Amino acid sequence: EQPSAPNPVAAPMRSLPWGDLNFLQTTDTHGWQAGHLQEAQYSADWGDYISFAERMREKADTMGVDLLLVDTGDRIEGNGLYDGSTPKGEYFYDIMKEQHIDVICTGNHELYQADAAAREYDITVPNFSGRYLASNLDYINPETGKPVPMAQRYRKFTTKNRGIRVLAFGFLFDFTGNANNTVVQPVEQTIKEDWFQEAIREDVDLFLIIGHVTLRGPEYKALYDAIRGQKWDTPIQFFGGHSHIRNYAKYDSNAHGLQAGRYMETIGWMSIKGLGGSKKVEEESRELKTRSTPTFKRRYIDNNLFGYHYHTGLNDTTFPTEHGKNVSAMINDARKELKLDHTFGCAPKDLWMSRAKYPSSDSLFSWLEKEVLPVVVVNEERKGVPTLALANTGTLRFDVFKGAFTKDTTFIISPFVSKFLVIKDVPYKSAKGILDLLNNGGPVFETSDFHTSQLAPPEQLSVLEDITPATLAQDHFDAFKSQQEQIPLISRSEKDSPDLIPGYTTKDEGGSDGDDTIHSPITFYRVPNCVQAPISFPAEGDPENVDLVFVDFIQPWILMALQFKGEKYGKQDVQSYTNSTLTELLAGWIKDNWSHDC
Ligand SMILES: O=c1ccn([C@@H]2O[C@H](COP(=O)(O)O)[C@@H](O)[C@H]2O)c(=O)[nH]1
Ligand SMILES: [Zn+2]
Ligand SMILES: [Zn+2]
Repeated sequence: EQPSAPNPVAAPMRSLPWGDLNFLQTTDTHGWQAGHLQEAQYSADWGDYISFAERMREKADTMGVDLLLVDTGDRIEGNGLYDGSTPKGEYFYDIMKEQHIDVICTGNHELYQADAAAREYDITVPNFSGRYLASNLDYINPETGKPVPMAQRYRKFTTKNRGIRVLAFGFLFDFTGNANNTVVQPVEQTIKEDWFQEAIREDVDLFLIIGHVTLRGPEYKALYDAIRGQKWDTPIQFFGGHSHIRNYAKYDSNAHGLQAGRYMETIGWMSIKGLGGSKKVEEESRELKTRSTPTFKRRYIDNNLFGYHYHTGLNDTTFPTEHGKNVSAMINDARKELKLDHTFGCAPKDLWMSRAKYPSSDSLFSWLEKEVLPVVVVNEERKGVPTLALANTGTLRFDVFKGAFTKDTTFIISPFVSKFLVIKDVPYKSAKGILDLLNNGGPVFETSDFHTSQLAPPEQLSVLEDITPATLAQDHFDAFKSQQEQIPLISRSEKDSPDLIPGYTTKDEGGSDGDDTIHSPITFYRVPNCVQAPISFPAEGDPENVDLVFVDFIQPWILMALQFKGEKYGKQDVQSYTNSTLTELLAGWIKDNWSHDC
């Protein structure tokens, strides 16, 4: 039997404000289409979301307004439903395509691995044909070796009910860590291209910019400036992603942006009232013409059935559609086929990414550093050699909950195919300072220095540009934390709001009324970029040299840090250390150490 999340419980709600044009947004779902099986408030699955969208479309039709769905990428990597098969995504793509998404684009995760990028081009783009947009992304045709657009650059369409003329684009941030079968053109370059400049001169009622781009990043600034340079007051709706937060931006009174969190926890809701459109009824048109600017409103919907029922005014019997139910069944079947509930062991307690202090006994990263790395970082040929093992905290993607640790859990916390690499016999006097450099910034890790520093060899710069220390780990945390109240858990649960369920308490440029469900806040703590475990160190004194072992993803920073320390190591000095991926090593550790039944 499938373990299922407890039923979502009643909570104080805010309703959804409707406009002429309304949107539902998903972003950074990272394979969580089965919903959260251990967290009731995020327990709706992709089938439930399909029912929700279908019921909301019915509502929109009844009201004579429009509803569009958007998805802004990072659909893959992060959950057994995608990562648990070989090749990856065996069931995932068929499930994903069942939702009718009107505008969809690519995230960086679709591009890290060449095989994933190929599947995106061969499967997802045709699945969403005409609706998949790739304004700054090319795919290298494997037969000709030549770049072709990943998908069409933009889309112009008129909405069904209101006749609103929409010009839509789909962007990816200026990502440089992609596999070599794709080419990402920096947004700042794309906006200079003739096709883009011609497109933004079109007479439309709304520019719709979706992207795997943070709302306040330089890419959307450039796009905003470019459009406003041509059209000073045409409404613009941005949808963003990538930093995994709920967020809202007001660029001007006619240009707003929404970002709908991560991992199927959040469905974004956006409504615009007062947009031009050819099918308005006479009276409304008169009323709307007197309104100086459209009004934009947003909500962050907690992804659960309680909320879906509340927002549709339906119930257990009337809410689900046949289509939605079938997709939920597809998900359950896929999970069974993939054996995602197969249990490797039992986690003795919760381990938190940022809900516990680091270092502490409840920190996931303390567990990685103190318990896991010293055991799994092993190479028979280098047995007994003093070793420093480093991993970026971003390599672990989610908390571990007390209880069954399943095949699914391994991919939820560690989805990447990363392996450990080594630079042998590095002088300890240099190696011992690497962690501090990675965590504390300093000259080599300041963003501006990545582009100009004499320290960085040119061939590495292109790799490093995207992966600044911000994206290495802290950007998601900083952005998230800045929106959340910092009240210790104890005072929240015992004093301030005893009846509320802990959850998102978002503060954004729209204020603090964005969440559809009123929660009590959760406390978050800062975590470092990287953690490190010393292994086989002498009982007394420092070793002369150490093997510097690290997760492959952070190779560029390791080399940079070594250069900063005055060491002349390059790519040629890096060798393979483990044959297994970190995910496989973690699964092995769980079997060996937590193998008891729950
Ligand atoms: O192989 C990998 C790939 C990524 N990471 C980490 O993920 C973030 C990017 O994740 P988003 O979902 O796009 O925000 C990257 O900065 C790394 O921290 C990794 O560790 N290994
Ligand atoms: Zn993401
Ligand atoms: Zn991303």
